[in-house]
Amino acid sequence: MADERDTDTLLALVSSLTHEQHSVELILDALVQSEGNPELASQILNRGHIGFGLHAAKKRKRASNLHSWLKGPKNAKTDSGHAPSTSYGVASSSGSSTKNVNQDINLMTVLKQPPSSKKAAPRRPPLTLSNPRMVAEHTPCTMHLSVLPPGLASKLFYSLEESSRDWQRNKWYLFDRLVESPHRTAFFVRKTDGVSDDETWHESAQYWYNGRKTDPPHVFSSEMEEACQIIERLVTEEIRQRPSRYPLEWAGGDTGSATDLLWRANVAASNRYEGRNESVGWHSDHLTYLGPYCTIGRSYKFFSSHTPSPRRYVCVASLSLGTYICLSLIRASVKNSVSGTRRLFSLRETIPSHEAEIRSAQTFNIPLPHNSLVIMHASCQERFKHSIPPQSAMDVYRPAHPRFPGGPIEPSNCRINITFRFYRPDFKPPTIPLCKCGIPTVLRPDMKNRSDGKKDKYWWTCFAGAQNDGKSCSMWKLLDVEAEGRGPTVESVTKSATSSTN
Ligand SMILES: O=C(O)CCC(=O)C(=O)O
Ligand SMILES: [Fe+2]
Repeated sequence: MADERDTDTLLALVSSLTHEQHSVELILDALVQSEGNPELASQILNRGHIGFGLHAAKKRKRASNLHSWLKGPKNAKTDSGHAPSTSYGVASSSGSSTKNVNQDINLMTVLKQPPSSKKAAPRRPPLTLSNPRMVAEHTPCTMHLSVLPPGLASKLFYSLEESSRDWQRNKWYLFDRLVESPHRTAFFVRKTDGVSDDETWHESAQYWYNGRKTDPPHVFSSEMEEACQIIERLVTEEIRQRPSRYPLEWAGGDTGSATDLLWRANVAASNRYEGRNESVGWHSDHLTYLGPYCTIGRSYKFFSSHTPSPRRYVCVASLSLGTYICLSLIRASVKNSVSGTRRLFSLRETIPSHEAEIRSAQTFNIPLPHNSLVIMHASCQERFKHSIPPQSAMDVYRPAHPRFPGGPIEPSNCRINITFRFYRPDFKPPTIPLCKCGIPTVLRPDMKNRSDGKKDKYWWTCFAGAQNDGKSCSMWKLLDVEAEGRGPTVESVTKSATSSTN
């Protein structure tokens, strides 16, 4: 459920147009040199003419476009510090077939932050969060190992590995070109909506992805259902230990009992990655059907004396099966955007000035073995971006069990990821505003890292451009939870509980 206009889109597009395989850095160099024009970038790479002569650099006009944003100010000095936090979380990629290419200026020089009158926050090398304690310390995620019984994990891997061979690659328009995701994807719905026992809820639902109606979703298999129930219990236990909630979080689905599940899943998106180069670029998951989770900073203790009974939570739980890979996370910031309307080239983390003294820019890498789960808690989608970068090396996965009793163990270079999600009943597809193109909009957080918990904004924006030959109506509409009849939110429930006790 990535924002398909993120960096990987351009990389995939340029890659598809070049005769040879090039490293990420070289493709980005070419994109910078071509001022973001993928066709020109591919020609530069095909001709082997990449490089920034000073003369050429001087000649280029500075404008409010991709190039000027990436290039930064004329006089920016080379940063000779640490390995950079690139979009792919790896400082350099090996196996490039372009060793002879002249690289006058390293891309990382180009990506340097604009100078600031304030002292710049130091950049730190990527940090590997190698155990659950470190993950919880540095990110709004928790990591859990060996979550399913081993037999069930193997069974689920085998069944999805087989069915995923036919899954589609998402396709969307970038400028006027149709591009394809560097992985295969499928969407699943559960029999019920996770709130009531209504089994018809998804029949009426219209699922849209990248501005188009998707094929009818698959229904959870029995293995998926079994895994989902285990994961719901695990997420509930985890949530009980962190009851702080944000004002804009959903507070519906009154469980009626303190022992009931605090999180249910009703849909799942699954990806298949084959080999070490299949990937997902930097993105935050669309909030269109998940709704906003948080305001940044101050959080409310929801289990207070004013709380009538526990309500459900919304988060994303991501199960990994098969080959071992790294998930990368980086803090999002509005300064990563080009012009504020498109999230292209989110390559670097910009530390908000009010936080500059307390932290530094950093990519976090979380190694995810077979049968591990990452829970992205409330605020993760608003404050962080995540990606599965191409891996510099990959071990073949050797399942613990054979596919069939008595059969051989079949090594695999495939990874299957299942993100279990809760689509909120107050954000059902028929309630999503349409843009002027007549296509359901997409909900995006403002990502300004504001911290007073009140100013956070979410926007309904046109998403037709991804499917409509790259043309969109550029609609923007502020989400107004109350006026749109959505909720209840933690804030509204807390308010009414407080007023009824006064
Ligand atoms: O494969 C993964 O672990 C992450 C996939 C992802 O971020 C997504 O589907 O939105
Ligand atoms: Fe994602």
